[in-house]
Amino acid sequence: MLKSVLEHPNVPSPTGFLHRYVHRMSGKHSQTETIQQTSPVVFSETGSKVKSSEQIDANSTSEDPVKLKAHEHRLDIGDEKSSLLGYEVFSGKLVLDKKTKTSGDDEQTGSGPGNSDSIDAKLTTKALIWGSHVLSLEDVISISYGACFRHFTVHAYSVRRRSYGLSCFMKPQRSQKDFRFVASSSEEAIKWVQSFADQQCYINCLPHPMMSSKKQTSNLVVTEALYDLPYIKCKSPPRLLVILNPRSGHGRSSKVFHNQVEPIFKLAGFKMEVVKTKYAGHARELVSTIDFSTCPEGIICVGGDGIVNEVLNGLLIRDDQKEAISVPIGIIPAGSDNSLVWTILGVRDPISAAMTIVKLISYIIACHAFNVTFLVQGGLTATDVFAVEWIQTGAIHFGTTVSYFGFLSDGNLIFFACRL
Ligand SMILES: Nc1ncnc2c1ncn2[C@@H]1O[C@H](COP(=O)(O)OP(=O)(O)OP(=O)(O)O)[C@@H](O)[C@H]1O
Repeated sequence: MLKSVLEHPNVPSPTGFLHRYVHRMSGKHSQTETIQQTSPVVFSETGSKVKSSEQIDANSTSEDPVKLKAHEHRLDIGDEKSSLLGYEVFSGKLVLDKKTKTSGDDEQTGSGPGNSDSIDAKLTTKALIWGSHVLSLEDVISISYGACFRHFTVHAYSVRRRSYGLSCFMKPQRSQKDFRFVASSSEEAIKWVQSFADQQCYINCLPHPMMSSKKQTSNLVVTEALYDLPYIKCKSPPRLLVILNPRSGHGRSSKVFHNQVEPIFKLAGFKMEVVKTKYAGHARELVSTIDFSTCPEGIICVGGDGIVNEVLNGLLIRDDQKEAISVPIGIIPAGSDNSLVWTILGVRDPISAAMTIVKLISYIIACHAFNVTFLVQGGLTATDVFAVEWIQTGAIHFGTTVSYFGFLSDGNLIFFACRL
């Protein structure tokens, strides 16, 4: 019955889906362009600058055609390589520290892993590469760095490799992995950490643990000075409102959020206000009056399609509707029906959705079209919204996918469908 209604010729064609798809694709392109534009400097293995492709082009015009051909060939290979691993932004020697916990003592005494353990490593615009390992920056949540130390920790959620053949049909599973690296000096460690910050990775700058053991009075000034670390410029912690429907997914949504999603958001430095809805309509009410300055980076919905719809309606009934629709909405699928998140985000599992949000918070830009802005893979997407007005009451209900109104008549369920 449902299928036949949707396929009925009087039901509007699903242009909205195509529209969203086009936006998603264009978002991906714009992000790629941004990354390439912000990385114009190319460093060699030794850290010295090498010629950019434009420079090579300019110099080669005066050379003979054979040499010119060789240059062209080299450029092609370079471009191919850079599209796979990105442009190199920093390189040096690192030691992968397999110890899970260390005190600050090795830093003070100069002991710790010997030079024989060090390996060539480089950070590119797309990955951290050491030895034969490649860690995609897409999988990196943040970096923890203890002030003045030689070590830093890369927090990642990598896709677990499956050894058997049918892996392409299975849901990708991500798990947390921390990589603790030791640089050759604290100055070099700072350069590594700053390079990660330049690639939009969040940096957790931890105060020096030696300081916390000192007296409170003297501690304050020194710790603050170290905590601010003037030489590491990184983005400030994003502030978000999380609206969680505790009834979603047959009551499993709180567990999903606290066990799987919250640790990722915390690692990414998110400052969150988590509101658990108390009744149907609570999220709508809350969003219709919320002060956006308390959650400038957006609103995250945890639950199913119903809670997203409430947030959407809360935004659209506001007097400042124009400002309201530019507030990005993130979705964590934790309901029994998560069709919207699959349609616009392209992921189904909460961890992948959380990772996407973490990555995108870095690229948030204001969007002032008459569309609602969703956080999707590769950028923001503007999504069409429809409105259904109830003639008797004048109430307006907004939706993004489909709205049904039905009644039972002689045992048949009759639907009126409104669909983008
Ligand atoms: N605290 C609450 N108690 C009861 N209902 C709520 C509460 N918070 C939100 N709701 C309502 O629950 C409805 C369903 O929520 P949601 O879509 O997030 O979860 P779901 O598991 O996919 O739900 P369902 O399978 O029942 O559609 C929403 O339309 C919302 O209005």
